[in-house]
Amino acid sequence: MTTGAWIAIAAVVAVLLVALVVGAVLYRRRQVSLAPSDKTTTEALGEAKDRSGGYKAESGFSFSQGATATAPPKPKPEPVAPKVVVPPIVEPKVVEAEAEAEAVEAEAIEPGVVEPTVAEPEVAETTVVEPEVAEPEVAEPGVEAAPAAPEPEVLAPEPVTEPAVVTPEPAAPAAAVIEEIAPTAGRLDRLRGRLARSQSAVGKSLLGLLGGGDLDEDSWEEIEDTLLIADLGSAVTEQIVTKLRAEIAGGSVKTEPQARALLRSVLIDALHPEMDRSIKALPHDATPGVLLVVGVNGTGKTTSTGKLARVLVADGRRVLLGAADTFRAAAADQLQTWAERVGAEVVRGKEGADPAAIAFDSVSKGIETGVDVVIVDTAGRLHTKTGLMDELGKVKRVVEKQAPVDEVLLVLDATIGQNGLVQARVFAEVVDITGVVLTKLDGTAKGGIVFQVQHELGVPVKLVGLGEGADDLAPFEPEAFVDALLG
Ligand SMILES: Nc1nc2c(ncn2[C@@H]2O[C@H](COP(=O)(O)OP(=O)(O)OP(=O)(O)O)[C@@H](O)[C@H]2O)c(=O)[nH]1
Repeated sequence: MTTGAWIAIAAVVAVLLVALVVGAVLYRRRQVSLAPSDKTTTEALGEAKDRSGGYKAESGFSFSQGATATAPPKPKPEPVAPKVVVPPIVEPKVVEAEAEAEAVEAEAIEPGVVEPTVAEPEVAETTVVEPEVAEPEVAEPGVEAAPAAPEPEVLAPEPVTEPAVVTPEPAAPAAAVIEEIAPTAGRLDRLRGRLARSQSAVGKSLLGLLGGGDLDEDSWEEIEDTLLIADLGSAVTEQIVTKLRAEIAGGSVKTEPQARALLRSVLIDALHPEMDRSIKALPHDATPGVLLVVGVNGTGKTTSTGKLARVLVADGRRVLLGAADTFRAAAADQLQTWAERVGAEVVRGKEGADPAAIAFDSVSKGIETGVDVVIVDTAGRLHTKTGLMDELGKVKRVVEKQAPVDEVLLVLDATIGQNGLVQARVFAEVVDITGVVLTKLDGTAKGGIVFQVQHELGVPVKLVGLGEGADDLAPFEPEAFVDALLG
């Protein structure tokens, strides 16, 4: 055959090949387009997700309304997140007077055991119309100066604690300082690497032991020790080991991937994925969602409050922060800075002011200005349990005179392991904790405290702190946590 003929044959073969490939591609494309893929469906669902209405987003934050409310969530005003218009500074003094009165009234009731019986006759005799409260220059045109009339509620307490002050919102030009907030969806995915770095040693060692063939008593002991060292606590460790032993004895695990799958499912189960981890932060009909943030100072309370405010603002919510941690003046400054960075309001007082008064003022200001959520950062001195009980109990009582407390978040520092649990127990005895924020999980391999805290308190870990950055707060998801653990 001539060269020309060979070339012709090669050309025909090439054309045939191209036609075959094109045909196959077209055929496959047509197949995909006929049946919408799972991915498409998921994306569509993602689009349709209401980012404020109590969704259960994968790796996103979930907000819901407190149980006390019956009405559906208030439709969001305008979802322009950071451009929150901070209301003008209004009559701080009179509001305070009320707050102080309330606070003192609550105080007068009795330290430990509460009974907010209002207007006891003797209270009325505190006729002194609060001296420094009646500062004439501050008296606002619209609001009457403190009435001389013997109105029991307004009668000022003598030991007037520092007045709460609604912070001057950043002056108009300073509004530009408001920061960009990192997207809240997929937060945990972005922080997963950080979580894995700190936690994966535990998982690796467990997988090594489980996947290593026959397990003798020594191996089981090692598994137990690994879990205990990672701070899972004896009760949860026993529960996990018992389940693992039963499954392995049943002969269902023959390969390493099977061992991994078993470990994964047992660990996830132990984290109670069924618990409601949504943050009860959505407003009620007439009142904002109210969250109290409690915990020992230094655990990351203020930082977590600020981070949570950012998430809410990014979700289109109007937020007010109450700086009721008056133990350290810097704590209020710190909170104010967080608020200014996202354009939230702050109500604060001077160092040593009565935390309950600030909490009261925060909520009343929040109601007055129609914010969606008020987050009160409380003081957490663990001086004595009675002292703490008095302080937090009073804060809660005083707030509840105006709006239900939807969420009490306990902030725990993961790096302090068992001590965190001791703190958790004390706080749980003092207030009804509804959720835990576990901070500094990026700095410890002892993330096992998550298991223990949930087991002991019976409340879910809802949020985790994974760094000092403003957006290093993520929702806690058992599956993602265990995946990070197993590397
Ligand atoms: N690595 C890391 N550091 C954190 C995390 N959360 C908070 N911190 C740091 O922990 C320190 C204490 O945080 P604060 O928010 O001031 O703690 P606090 O409980 O409010 O304590 P006071 O300010 O004394 O009231 C700060 O340096 C924070 O940056 C976290 O998730 N990871």
